Amino acid sequence: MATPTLQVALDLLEIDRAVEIAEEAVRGGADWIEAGTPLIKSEGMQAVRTLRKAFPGHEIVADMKVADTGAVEVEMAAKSGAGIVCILADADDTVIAEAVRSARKYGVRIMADLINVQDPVSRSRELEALGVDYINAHVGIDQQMIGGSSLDLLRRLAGEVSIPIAVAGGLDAETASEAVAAGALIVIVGGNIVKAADVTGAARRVREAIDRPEIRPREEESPDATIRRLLEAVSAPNVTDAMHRKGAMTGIVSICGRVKAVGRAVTVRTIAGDWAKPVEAINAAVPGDVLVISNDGGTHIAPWGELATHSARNRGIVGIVIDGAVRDVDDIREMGFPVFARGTAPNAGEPKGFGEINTEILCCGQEVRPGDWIVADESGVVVIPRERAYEIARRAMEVKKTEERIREEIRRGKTLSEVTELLKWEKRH
Ligand SMILES: O=C([C@H](O)CO)[C@H](O)[C@H](O)COP(=O)(O)O
Repeated sequence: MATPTLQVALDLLEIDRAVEIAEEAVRGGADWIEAGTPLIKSEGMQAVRTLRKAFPGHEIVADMKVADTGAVEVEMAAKSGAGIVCILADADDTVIAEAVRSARKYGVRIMADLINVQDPVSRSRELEALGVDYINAHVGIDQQMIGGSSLDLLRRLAGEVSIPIAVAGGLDAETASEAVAAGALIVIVGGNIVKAADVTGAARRVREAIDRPEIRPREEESPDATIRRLLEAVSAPNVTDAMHRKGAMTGIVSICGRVKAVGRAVTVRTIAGDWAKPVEAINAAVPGDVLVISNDGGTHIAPWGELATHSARNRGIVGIVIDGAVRDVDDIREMGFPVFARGTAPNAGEPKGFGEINTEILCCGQEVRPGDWIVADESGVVVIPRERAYEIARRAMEVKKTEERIREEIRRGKTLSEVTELLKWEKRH
């Protein structure tokens, strides 16, 4: 079997960082270096020229995602030093044919990217007939966030074309190994190498995995378990970043300091000082839930205290969020239980029974529906609409990964504005 090629996709915005990361990836065993689409859009063909110069012994791939004017764009990439140019498989046949003619003229190869192609098998056969050199079984980053799998796409192509197949889309060492076992000759990895603090180590793990391809049995995980696992690994700030700064409650703090709660919301609406519905809601919850209580924002009288916390914990509830006050703070702190509230007050009210359980509520400025996901930590409380929970959990994880590399570059001596080229990216009006 031919040795698989490892292509590192430099999906970054800054060429200097890209070169540094590519050097580390090459040390870990990357063969081909891809100027990723975001890098090309940010830096233009200069990105390809710089990579060509910095890595004379390596193939440079220009991920142009060509959609029109196939000949011109291939010529640009070829003259800048790319040996392989990526085009969109979904582009019209006239574009593909022109791209192929241009590639032959300038001595480069064409990789067709199957992103968003409706019938990948028949399109791949057509692309082969049009003279494309490689097919890329690619599921894009946004599609990955809602569960798209490049391995599934790759498996559909097995045996359907005779040109080499590349695979890309969220691969890590484990899935890259499976991809080679499923027939991929080129393995393209972006985020799981370039966002790592230790890029060389991450590339080496993928290299070793693809050199010993195997299909490992994977344990099935329910969608809820996946969402919980991902959300438990990220912070409330990671989640709001993933939601374009939406979802955060205002004016609420952690009563117990460094605690975290992740779970589906059981909602309660009551009036200030009426603790009947909040306490009854404990029985409506299942283990892993978070009680979210709207209390008309009353902070002078507490609908929640130590006995309720004790009872909630026994029930398996993992957190309490109150748009109002809490009491018995010393006892709750001793329990170390995640309670988030607007404030504290010593007096309780009466169990009058006003309000409802599991209806839509407003809590600290955010709409919360039963079953929405809550992520609460020392930075605050964020609500994730239940229908987007998987996507947001995946995106929050990407935010966390991106920060890992930035943190590492700061540790090495750059300032945050240098790493992110802040001045260059200030909004122009
Ligand atoms: O082509 C890519 C994407 O469309 C952004 O330009 C990526 O390079 C490709 O998906 C590989 O990156 P990961 O999915 O992060 O491994």
